[in-house]
Amino acid sequence: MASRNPVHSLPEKIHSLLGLKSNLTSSWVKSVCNIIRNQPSQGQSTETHLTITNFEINSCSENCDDDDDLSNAASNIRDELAILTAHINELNKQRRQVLNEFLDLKGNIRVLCRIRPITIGENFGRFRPVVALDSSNVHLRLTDNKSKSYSFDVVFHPGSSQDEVFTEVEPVIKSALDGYNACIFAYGQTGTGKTFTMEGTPDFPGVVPRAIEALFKQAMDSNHVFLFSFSMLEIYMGNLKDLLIPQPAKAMDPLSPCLSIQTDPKGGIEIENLVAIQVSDFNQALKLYRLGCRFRSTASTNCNVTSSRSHCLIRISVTCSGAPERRRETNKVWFVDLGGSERLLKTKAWGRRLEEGKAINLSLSSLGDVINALQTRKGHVPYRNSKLTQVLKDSLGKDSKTLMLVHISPKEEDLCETVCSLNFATRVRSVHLGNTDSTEERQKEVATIKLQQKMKMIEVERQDVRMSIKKLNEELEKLTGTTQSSSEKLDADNLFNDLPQANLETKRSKTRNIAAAPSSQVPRFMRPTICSRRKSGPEHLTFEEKVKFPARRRRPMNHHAKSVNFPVKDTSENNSECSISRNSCLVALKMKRSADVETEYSQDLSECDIKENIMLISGYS
Ligand SMILES: Nc1ncnc2c1ncn2[C@@H]1O[C@H](COP(=O)(O)OP(=O)(O)OP(=O)(O)O)[C@@H](O)[C@H]1O
Repeated sequence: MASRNPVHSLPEKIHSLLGLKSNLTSSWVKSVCNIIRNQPSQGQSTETHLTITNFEINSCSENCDDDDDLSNAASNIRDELAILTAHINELNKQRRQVLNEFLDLKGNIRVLCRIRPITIGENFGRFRPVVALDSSNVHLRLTDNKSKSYSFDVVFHPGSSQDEVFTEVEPVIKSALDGYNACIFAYGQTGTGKTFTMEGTPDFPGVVPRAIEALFKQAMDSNHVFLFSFSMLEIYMGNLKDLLIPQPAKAMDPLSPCLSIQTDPKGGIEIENLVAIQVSDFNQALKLYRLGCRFRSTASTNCNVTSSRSHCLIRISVTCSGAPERRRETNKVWFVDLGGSERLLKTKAWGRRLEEGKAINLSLSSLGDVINALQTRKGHVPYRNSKLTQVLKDSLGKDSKTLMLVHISPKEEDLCETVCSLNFATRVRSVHLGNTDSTEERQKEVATIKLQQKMKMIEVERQDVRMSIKKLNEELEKLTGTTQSSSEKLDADNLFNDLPQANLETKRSKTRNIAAAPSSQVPRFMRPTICSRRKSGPEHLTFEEKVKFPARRRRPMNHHAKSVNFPVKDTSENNSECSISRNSCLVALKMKRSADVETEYSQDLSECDIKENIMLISGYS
């Protein structure tokens, strides 16, 4: 629009615009100053024009300088952040390498031994037959003048705490996040404390709850987003039973179907129809674990009032896409509370209890054979001899981390069983104390200590770098008044290690973001199908899809419809499609992809919800 007074209008306009400079960038202000400077005087005295422009330029350059300082400071911080992020990634890599070297040195199969304390009212017997010599040797007094010693990776004396036990388990959990299959199992005579070690009590939580918590915590600590799914089953008298599905309460109720084991072309093991529930935080996983524990088969025997009559297996599947440094995209961690080995003469079991005991002993001996074949590198490994070894096949081999916790009783009357258990554990470890005093063993020990020290140093440095990244991110936020880019933010998220709850919240929002992200930004397998979008409502469909699939009149929401939204079976290794196809009489459910599952699971699930949904899925509604 033409100006009525061209002489005054331009500086005035520019002046008024400069008044808005808080919203303008420094480069914009600079170029405006240049325009003013180059503006030819039109009938105005040169002096006046210069006064105006000089005023503008001066005030402008002051502001420009401020803005320049700000943007310089911000870009310096960004540069520093980039360097620190690269450094922390390098430290993560080093940590992984050291951990692997450490575990390799210790052997892919590590054996720890725990001695149960004497409980009130119990006696050791004539003499104290079991003595923990030091942190890796157990001494057995067989008779007055005969004794035997055994050596293990670690020996826990009767006073050892649950915390001490978990410290030794933790490296395996770290490996699980690096994509390795892992298997942690408790072995031993009935009543020696396997369930106490694995499950623990509310006051003294055991390995499983601690490990799950550590998995979630360490996942927070990483730059990647992990998906976890939880399954629980028991092997009872040679049959696999899903522990997340309530067992029939009455004798007349139909038996829940037994699960079958499938091997995929790559040798991976999958259990057909096993319920796998995606969990997005520790509390959800814990609820499911407690639920599963309630359905375990236990009974009172001569040796233990709450004796486990089966092998209980907990599986956590870990999926992380876009992390090539991980061993595999989806891996699993097994926690196994084995049934107690028992001398049937001693337990005086008969009928069903006798059969249970026999089944447990048989599969334990198969497990021993498998581990022995693995240790001696025999060509044929007899996995097929029991359901237990079939299930654990891909988590017991050379490419996985195995930890066995052998439990023994301190009592004289249990000496026979103690010798059996220690012999079995020694067979697993393939090292007997008599042969271990070699230079090679000592060198190994020194190397292990060095690696542990290196690991500590890396951890300390990681903490320092993380703190620096956090501070820089805060400064940057103050300077720019905006939040950081996603990669910087991920690093900042790592810093809340000491605040588990805050961590979980952050993680939840991370996973929610994935679900909420536009389809093109998430991997293909995580995007919802047309079908799932239709189920979520017409607003989730594209225009073409709405035309192609016009809205149908829906039946009122009943329980079965509700159960469609429940994330369940993970039928494929890459987690791409979750479905349930139990058998024809049950609700046939199809689909639900990870993204949908995440959204639904970010809601708080009550135990009732879980139970109800599982019942619906399994047809017990
Ligand atoms: N380290 C320990 N500290 C305190 N109590 C323990 C410890 N180990 C075991 N116990 C107690 O001993 C009893 C038997 O333990 P638990 O049921 O864990 O044995 P188990 O090996 O799992 O037996 P089973 O094979 O028959 O199931 C329990 O009452 C348990 O609380």
